[in-house]
Amino acid sequence: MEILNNIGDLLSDTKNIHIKNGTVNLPLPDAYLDFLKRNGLDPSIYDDLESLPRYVRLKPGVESQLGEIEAEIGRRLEKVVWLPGFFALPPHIHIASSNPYRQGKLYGMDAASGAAVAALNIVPGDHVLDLCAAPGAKLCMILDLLSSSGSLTGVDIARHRLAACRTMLQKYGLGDHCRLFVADGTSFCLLPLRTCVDLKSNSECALDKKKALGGSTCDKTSDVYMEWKPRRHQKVSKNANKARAGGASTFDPIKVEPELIYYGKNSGLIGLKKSELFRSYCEDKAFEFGYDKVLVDAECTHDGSLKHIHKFEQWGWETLQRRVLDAQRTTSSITLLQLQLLTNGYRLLKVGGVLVYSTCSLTIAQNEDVVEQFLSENPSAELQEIHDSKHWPCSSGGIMKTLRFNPRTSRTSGLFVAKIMKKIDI
Ligand SMILES: C[S@@+](CC[C@H](N)C(=O)[O-])C[C@H]1O[C@@H](n2cnc3c(N)ncnc32)[C@H](O)[C@@H]1O
Repeated sequence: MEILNNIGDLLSDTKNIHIKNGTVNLPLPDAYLDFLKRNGLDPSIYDDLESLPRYVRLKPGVESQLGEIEAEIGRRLEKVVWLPGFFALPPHIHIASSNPYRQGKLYGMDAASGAAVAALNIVPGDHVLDLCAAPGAKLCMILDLLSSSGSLTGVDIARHRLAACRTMLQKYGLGDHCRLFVADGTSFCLLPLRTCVDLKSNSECALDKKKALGGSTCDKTSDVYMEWKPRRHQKVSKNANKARAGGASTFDPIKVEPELIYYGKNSGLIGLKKSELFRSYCEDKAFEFGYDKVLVDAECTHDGSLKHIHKFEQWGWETLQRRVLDAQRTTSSITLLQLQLLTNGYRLLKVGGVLVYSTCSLTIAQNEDVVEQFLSENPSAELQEIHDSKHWPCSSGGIMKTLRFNPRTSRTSGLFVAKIMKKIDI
């Protein structure tokens, strides 16, 4: 893990180099090359971008319109045989201006990311937590899989990124069962609202819900969550922002409550008293009332995402340090943040529930080392086989039962995936 503690210093060296006719065609900064070297990663992986397909996921129900969609895009969509709903396109095809994209019939999502969600085995009715949710492709896929029951709680520390998730939910008509909180995932502590009756009696709940859905819209004094309506200017207080930016150690859920920026009509909130939402703090109740599934798609150095690294050509290589390791968001090292996110996600899981930890870094420090450290501190956690993976183009990670998607062999973005079950506390 020490290797990564120094990445900030390493990246501050802005002298760029071009290795032409060698392995790297990108002008990767010295410090980044050094980071790759120290983590045993081959810089030539970035040469492969042009040959990697672009992946899209079709919204359930629109597969019957495949011919029309292909005609609009002007290309055949090649079915990804190992992952339902996914299709590959040549890398140079842009979908953003196409009608099917604008009409919300498909969204761009790498197949390896889809595999991380598939590893959760989501079934309708599950209560799911997505602890690092923005910008939201996995969030959308989870909601598609939940269909019309269960719930999804999306959390992210970056308000503007989570606001983009909210826009996506609205575009794809997926928000009914979802709620979004700007919060620090290392200390977020709200349990799912399995039913309104978890918190109050049945009749009380029905009355409040009726009122909130329009029975008594003139009740301005109501402290009940009414139907969510977009506001033009949704501001977050400076103090709240500062406290969040302070990172895990300074985030105090008592002083800085998670900020609810969206909730759908079946998210369990409508009809609930505002004061009651925060009564669902986990304390010791997660054991029984925690989430069925948790996704910790942790913040990382993104080195396995070829597309992300290539974007620095436009953004400017000098921004690599700020973007790769945003010091404002991490008080110490990124591996500590990852361990804290994983630990808190696990805390919010119910017994028998399943958590997936993933990163788009190819380093051992951010993947196997984090998982190993976590397992050594949590005897009730057990790594699980990802059964579907026998059909996936991935290889085993450095710990048995974990997986690695390597751009060169999987023809996807790089991704590490570990699936963990919570057994009865020992
Ligand atoms: C790899 S991205 C997640 C991608 C997302 N799952 C998706 O599929 O679109 C990591 C996210 O973690 C968020 N993040 C970083 N630190 C965090 C923290 N302490 N708590 C919650 N989210 C955090 C970042 O803002 C970023 O949006």
